[in-house]
Amino acid sequence: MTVSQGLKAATQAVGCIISLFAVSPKLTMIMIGVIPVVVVIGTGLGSILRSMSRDAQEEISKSTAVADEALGNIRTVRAFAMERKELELYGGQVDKSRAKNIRLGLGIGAFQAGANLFLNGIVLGSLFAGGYLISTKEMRAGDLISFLVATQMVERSLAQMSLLLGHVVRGHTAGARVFEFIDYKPKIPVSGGKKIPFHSLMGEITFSHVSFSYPGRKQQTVLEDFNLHIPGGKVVALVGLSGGGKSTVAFLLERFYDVSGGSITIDGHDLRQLDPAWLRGQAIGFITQEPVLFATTVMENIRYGRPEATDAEVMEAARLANADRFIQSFPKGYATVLGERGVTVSGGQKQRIAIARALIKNPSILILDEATSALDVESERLVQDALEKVIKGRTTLVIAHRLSTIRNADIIAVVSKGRIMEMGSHTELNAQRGLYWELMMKQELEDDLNSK
Ligand SMILES: Nc1ncnc2c1ncn2[C@@H]1O[C@H](COP(=O)(O)OP(=O)(O)OP(=O)(O)O)[C@@H](O)[C@H]1O
Repeated sequence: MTVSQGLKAATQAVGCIISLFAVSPKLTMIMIGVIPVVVVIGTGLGSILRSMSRDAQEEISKSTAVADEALGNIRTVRAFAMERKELELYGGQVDKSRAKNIRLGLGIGAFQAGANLFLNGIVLGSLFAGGYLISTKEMRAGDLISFLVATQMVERSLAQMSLLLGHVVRGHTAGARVFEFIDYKPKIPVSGGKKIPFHSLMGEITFSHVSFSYPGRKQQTVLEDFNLHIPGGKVVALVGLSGGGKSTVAFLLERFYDVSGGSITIDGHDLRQLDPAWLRGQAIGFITQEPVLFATTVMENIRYGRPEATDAEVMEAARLANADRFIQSFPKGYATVLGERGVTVSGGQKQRIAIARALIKNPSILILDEATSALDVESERLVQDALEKVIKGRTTLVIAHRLSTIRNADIIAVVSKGRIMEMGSHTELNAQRGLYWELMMKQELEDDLNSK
């Protein structure tokens, strides 16, 4: 049943009602008298059906989410032999969804049955009232027959419209969720604001009295009175115990979140005034611990960093990232299609493709979030070597667990409980025998134990 069919039915109903008036205004008035009652009952039932449809829709989304999560993390599911458990979870969710949909189907069925009963009641009522009007000579038998034929047309049209209502209820709730997302306004705009021209961008970053709590956990202050100055072109490393807030510093610089207090500036411009699309698309290259690749070719994965880049530029970025050689060794080279989430390449290869992807933007600022921590020694050396090449001439913020990789950083800042506790070069901090020195001792001990 389409909307145009619904409109046709409605026009037919209106036309027939006009004919009914022409045949017998009195009988038509009696019939129309019951309409307000029907409208009130119909509206009430419609809103009950809408809420049932919303419930059913929600259960369908939940079961899809369960399946999506299990399939998306299939290796973890397999590694823990959780297939049965996941199936049970999905089965349970599908059962709930089925129950809600059966309830909705019954509701819509009952509504349509009620509507039909009512419409048939109109025909019977017309016969009864018409019979009475004939007996009082207010109507002729022929008129009653024409009236009944027109009433049946109205009945059929209204029955079709009640079918359409069932579709409208389902479609409306499904569409409402889509429109909810379409109308959703991001707290941080996706684009708009100042851009610093490439040639005047020095990449000097200042965190000044920054405090921050994640929106989902407002009671926990992750950064408090955090101050950090990164001169243009220098390498600053953040080190410290897990959970200290190092990655949060990177997320704030990418403006995934806005600071709760204080400010972050790039070349003196507050981050909130800069165009986020320019900031993330051109100014900053972000290489995360677990880079995400897409199920497309290696070429397109690298080009993701700058869609207008030529094939030659992609290859040049790959060469700089120490990725060219292994890509060329694939039978289809740059045309090799990576599996979903890049599962068909090793961790180190994935990392180097991600470096090439960040590099192709030619960003003035680089953020490396523990980029080498998940790799073996050989891959780490290749990735480290690539990184050393690419950080030259760029302001770089390295978030590192392995202190050995950041010894040459211009400034090392030790972060603990959302604040910077110590800051200086490796030699200076080592001489201080404070937190950095303790971390280093701990790591050396761990490395010794691991090598035995
Ligand atoms: N999305 C989030 N919502 C709420 N709290 C979060 C969120 N992400 C991180 N946190 C909390 O913020 C604190 C700092 O986390 P962050 O990831 O910045 O630490 P980190 O120093 O980078 O740790 P690691 O070295 O383990 O990566 C932690 O206590 C963490 O639980």
